Amino acid sequence: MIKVGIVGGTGYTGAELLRLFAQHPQAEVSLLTSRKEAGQRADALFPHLRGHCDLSFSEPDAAALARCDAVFFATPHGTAMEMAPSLVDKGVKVVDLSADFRLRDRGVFKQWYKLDHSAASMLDEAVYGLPEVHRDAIRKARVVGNPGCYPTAVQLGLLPLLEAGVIEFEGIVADCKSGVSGAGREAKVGSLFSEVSDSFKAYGVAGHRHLPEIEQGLADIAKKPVALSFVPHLLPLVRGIHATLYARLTTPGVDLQALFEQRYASEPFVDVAPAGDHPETRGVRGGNTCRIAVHLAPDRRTVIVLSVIDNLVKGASGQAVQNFNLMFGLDEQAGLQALPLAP
Ligand SMILES: NC(=O)C1=CN([C@@H]2O[C@H](COP(=O)(O)OP(=O)(O)OC[C@H]3O[C@@H](n4cnc5c(N)ncnc54)[C@H](OP(=O)(O)O)[C@@H]3O)[C@@H](O)[C@H]2O)C=CC1
Ligand SMILES: CC(=O)N[C@@H](CCC(=O)OP(=O)(O)O)C(=O)O
Repeated sequence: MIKVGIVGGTGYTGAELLRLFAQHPQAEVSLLTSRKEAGQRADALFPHLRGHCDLSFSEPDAAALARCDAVFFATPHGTAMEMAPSLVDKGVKVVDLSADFRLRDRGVFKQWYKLDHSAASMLDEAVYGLPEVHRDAIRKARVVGNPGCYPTAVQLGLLPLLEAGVIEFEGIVADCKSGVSGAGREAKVGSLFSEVSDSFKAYGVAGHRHLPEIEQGLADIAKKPVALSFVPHLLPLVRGIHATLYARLTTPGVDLQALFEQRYASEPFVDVAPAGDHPETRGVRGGNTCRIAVHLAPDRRTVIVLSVIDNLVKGASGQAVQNFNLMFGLDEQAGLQALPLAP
């Protein structure tokens, strides 16, 4: 069995990694860290894991982590860049769920995350973990920067259009909504039930840190700069992201449904919905699927793409396991075959 360590085991993405690895045929979690809960059993904090995980949390310890084959960082931004380099030097493969290894430009990273990057050479070698775009590089990577949740939904929704060059590369609109687990498990007033329930609002209109990540990813796909407006909204849901994407068609008459179906025909985790469909967040809840529907607006010039994911699975921990499978030469779908939970 491949030995996995998780730094940040008490957060939502850490707990979701535990749930997914409990079903993984070739890997097991052997080390789980938390500073606040050190000594506590994981299944005491997360009873859904009882009978499937007998680990206790321990303090993050570099020597113990170095004995793992792979380490996942399910930690706030700024932690992985301090701890990952020495692990990678010792032969440990790293998947970072934070943004430390996503943005190639250190200046852009500093502008949005207010941190000086302390692992510049590791940043240069890190691979952006969107398998539908970078599968071959991920297979060879020692460190993967796992994408953010909104960037996953937006990039997968626009990928076939940009690759085929059938839309304008500016003026794209990404109108996105997320459930509250996207904000993490740390106590915050903005995540309280009474603040979020029975309400709906936009946030980050003046600028959200996922904008540069989305623009970098779309430019990699299009092979030229892509400009978009991105507005996130908070939904009174626990899990789920819904992205509604608008772009101007440059090639009238293109068969959009066929374009999406052909591009994603061999992708195990992207499902192109039937023509005219309106995918729901609950249709991907708990699964590693991104479900996409493509529509042409009545003006015949505006393409409208609907892209849904579970922010904790394809938007975070499921995609991280998918990347891990590729890095270790395993079946890409290992541990990820659970069906979504509906209703
Ligand atoms: N929630 C989501 O939908 C998504 C989250 N992400 C990203 O994944 C990462 C984890 O997110 P999430 O699980 O929501 O976060 P949480 O706030 O829920 O959990 C954070 C975890 O990190 C640990 N931690 C915090 N600081 C440190 C530190 N300095 N050293 C070691 N461990 C630390 C905490 O435990 P303790 O303090 O006890 O050590 C806790 O277990 C973040 O970077 C987030 O941006 C990415 C995509 C989607
Ligand atoms: C609802 C909510 O608050 N969502 C988070 C994004 C979660 C995510 O993907 O985070 P990272 O890129 O930071 O890893 C936010 O908007 O900040």
